[in-house]
Amino acid sequence: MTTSLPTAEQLGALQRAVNLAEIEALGRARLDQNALDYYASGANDGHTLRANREDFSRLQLRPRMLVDVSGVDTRTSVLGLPLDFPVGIAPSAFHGLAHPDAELATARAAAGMGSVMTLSTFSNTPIDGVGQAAAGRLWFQLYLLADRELSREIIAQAEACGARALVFTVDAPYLGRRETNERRRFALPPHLSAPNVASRETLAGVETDTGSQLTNYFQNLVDKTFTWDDLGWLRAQTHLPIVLKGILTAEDAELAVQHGCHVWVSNHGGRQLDTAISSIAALPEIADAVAGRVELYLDGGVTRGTDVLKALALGARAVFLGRPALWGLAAGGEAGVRRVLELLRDEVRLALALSGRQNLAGVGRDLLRR
Ligand SMILES: Cc1cc2nc3c(=O)[nH]c(=O)nc-3n(C[C@H](O)[C@H](O)[C@H](O)COP(=O)(O)O)c2cc1C
Ligand SMILES: O=C(O)C(=O)c1ccccc1
Repeated sequence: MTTSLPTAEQLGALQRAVNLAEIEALGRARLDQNALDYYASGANDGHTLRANREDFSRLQLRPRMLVDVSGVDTRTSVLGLPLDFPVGIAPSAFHGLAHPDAELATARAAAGMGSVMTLSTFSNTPIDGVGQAAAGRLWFQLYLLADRELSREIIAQAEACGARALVFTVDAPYLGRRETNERRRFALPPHLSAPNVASRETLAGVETDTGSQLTNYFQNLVDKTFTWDDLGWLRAQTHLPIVLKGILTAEDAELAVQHGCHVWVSNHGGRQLDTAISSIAALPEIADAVAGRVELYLDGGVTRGTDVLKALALGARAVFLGRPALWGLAAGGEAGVRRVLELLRDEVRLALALSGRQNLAGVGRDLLRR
């Protein structure tokens, strides 16, 4: 039921959607309770989940007038990869809960739109297939596993399959407690697996007496001992640039730079430490600390072109979409993710023009009211 194909009528509604909120409604309507709980949930009371959005809307823009905006240009690049507009797909586990084409659909949409997809370690589709679908527009998200040998194999595979960066998630030594998942005992349906990590070890064997199957599964696999001192080990495993995903303070951003890593500001979509600072509120001190020495990205709560510009104004080079891509995938597979990206691209272009900026280089802190 969860992963049926969208009907012609549903695909029609997708094409008529005028914003990401409408696509969210379409996507939600196509998911069963299990998948919906997993995608939508935040940790505990959901304060950080909401703050990610609310803190964007609190920021006010200072548009300039009488600028020639006949040829607005939204292009940029991330780690040398050209992007048609400054938006990529954040890593999320288990795209198979949304659509039978799973990560392949997401990758095709990102590639077709001149964007970039970050593939989760916990994808339902093996890396090599996604690498082909992404046509070079692929980053790989790493959860470092307690099994270092398996981690090495995964990194080597990602590199061999064309990933252009290794996005190392640092905010999840344990999973945050998503209480709806606990209450309803989230479980991965039997037809789905996580082939990058667990083709050998099926989810079925995971103890589910306490907590959700997912939490136990994750907790058994991930390395909880890893510190800054171990980054040298990771550095030695790959030639790829390393991006640390989940940084929320200037102190950690400084350490990231000292360790030769790029910085991805994120609170994991409000799914980890509840009441942690929103991503957009964390960004300014991090941008000041980084001071242009490495690339800086942000995710969390981005649903509007104006959100994208606000993040860029505060120092991000590009932003990434978590749930919005999943809602698009649920609503219409590749076409749904494509529609999300198209709408956001067009919103970025219009917001840029109405702000009196011709290109992204013109977006600085003066775009925002202090
Ligand atoms: C259902 C779901 C699964 C996720 N899985 C992962 C993951 O496997 N690895 C990871 O680094 N982040 C994961 N994230 C976090 C996202 O990469 C991203 O930080 C977050 O969703 C951004 O917030 P947004 O959903 O408001 O756009 C996941 C998020 C969601 C909603
Ligand atoms: O749900 C998540 O946020 C997440 O990062 C994750 C990834 C893999 C397995 C379980 C949780």
